[in-house]
Amino acid sequence: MSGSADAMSSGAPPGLPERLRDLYDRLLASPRFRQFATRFPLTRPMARRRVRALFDLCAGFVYTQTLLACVRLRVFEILRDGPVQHDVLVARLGLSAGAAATLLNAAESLKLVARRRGGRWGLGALGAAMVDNPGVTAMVEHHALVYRDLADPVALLRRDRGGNGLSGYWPYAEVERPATLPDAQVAAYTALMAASQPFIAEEVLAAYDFSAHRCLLDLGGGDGSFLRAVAARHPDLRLMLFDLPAVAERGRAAFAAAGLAGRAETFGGDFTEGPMPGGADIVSLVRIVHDHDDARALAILRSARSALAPGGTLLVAEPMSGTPGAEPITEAYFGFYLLAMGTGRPRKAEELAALLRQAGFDAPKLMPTRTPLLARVMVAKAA
Ligand SMILES: C[S@@+](CC[C@H](N)C(=O)[O-])C[C@H]1O[C@@H](n2cnc3c(N)ncnc32)[C@H](O)[C@@H]1O
Repeated sequence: MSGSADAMSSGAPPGLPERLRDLYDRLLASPRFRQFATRFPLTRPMARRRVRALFDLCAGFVYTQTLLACVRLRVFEILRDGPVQHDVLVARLGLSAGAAATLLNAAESLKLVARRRGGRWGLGALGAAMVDNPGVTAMVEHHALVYRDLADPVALLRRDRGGNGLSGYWPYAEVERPATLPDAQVAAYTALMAASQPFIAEEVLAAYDFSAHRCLLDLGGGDGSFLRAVAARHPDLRLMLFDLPAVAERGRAAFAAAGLAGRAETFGGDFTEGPMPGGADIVSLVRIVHDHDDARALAILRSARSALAPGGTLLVAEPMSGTPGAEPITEAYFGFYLLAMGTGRPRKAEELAALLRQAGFDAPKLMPTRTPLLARVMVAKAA
């Protein structure tokens, strides 16, 4: 049970702050108070902010679909080399003048595009961040599938886990013997993970210095994108990749294509069962543990422990619940995403640390990360 749920069910009589909070909630729930708040000059700015925030909650899907339309119509690619005349842009979008105006006005309001002098359109601040960013572009497309699963959120909350579009997309979440999955069933998610990996690798490399290590074993390492990013910074580090056999095979081909075949070994298997390859002095689990319920997460961590000698290092990188400022990302986004996927949950750093200790690791420690919204980094030592 989460900490806040604990507090809610403690049965202790509410203190003064809690009673004031109740009063405030009752006021906000009163239509008369809300009308007063919008009329009274001192409360008006706050009332407006709240109306705007609530409207954004209602309209979020429309904002998302505006972005999807821009991605599908290649708006950011068209504008990447500089502003384009309105008529030229409309022609390249292949839309009627009216539809193009709807899209461009919407995209402008969301900072995806911006009006420039002389009747031209350029990139907006957020649109500029979409350029040469295949990870976000791939995620935007992927979300078409996510939102199909979320179309009836109450049904999703009520049903047994699994059996959705997303659990089919991540088949290891629901099949009994994931190690038998063929290439056709791992190709799409492996490509998505590779596309979105550069940002995560940057975060991990900024948070942790691998230079003291000889050999890094990446468990569930996909096609080896993370290992290749680390290898580029640490030319003497040996690399080992462990993933499901079909995924590991993709890794082997990618290492060969990158000229790293002599430095990287790949292993196919099931990381909940072992045996694990030996010889690494650091094991990484990047976007892995949160994908699994506690029993499987513990089995994976025990496998990681079995791959290390005492004193070896474990590095876990993933989004964590309770990250200040990231609550909607971890609780709402990852919470519902993993529910639809059928396994796992975002864990608080303390919950993850407790699992690590149970699996035979000491001194779990959160490393400071530059952008903790999407991934935080925890390291621990094999006991
Ligand atoms: C969410 S992806 C993360 C991939 C990679 N670490 C990254 O961050 O890009 C989870 C990975 O775990 C692998 N995986 C899932 N179940 C597994 C199992 N039982 N044994 C080995 N690998 C598994 C998947 O094939 C996939 O590559």
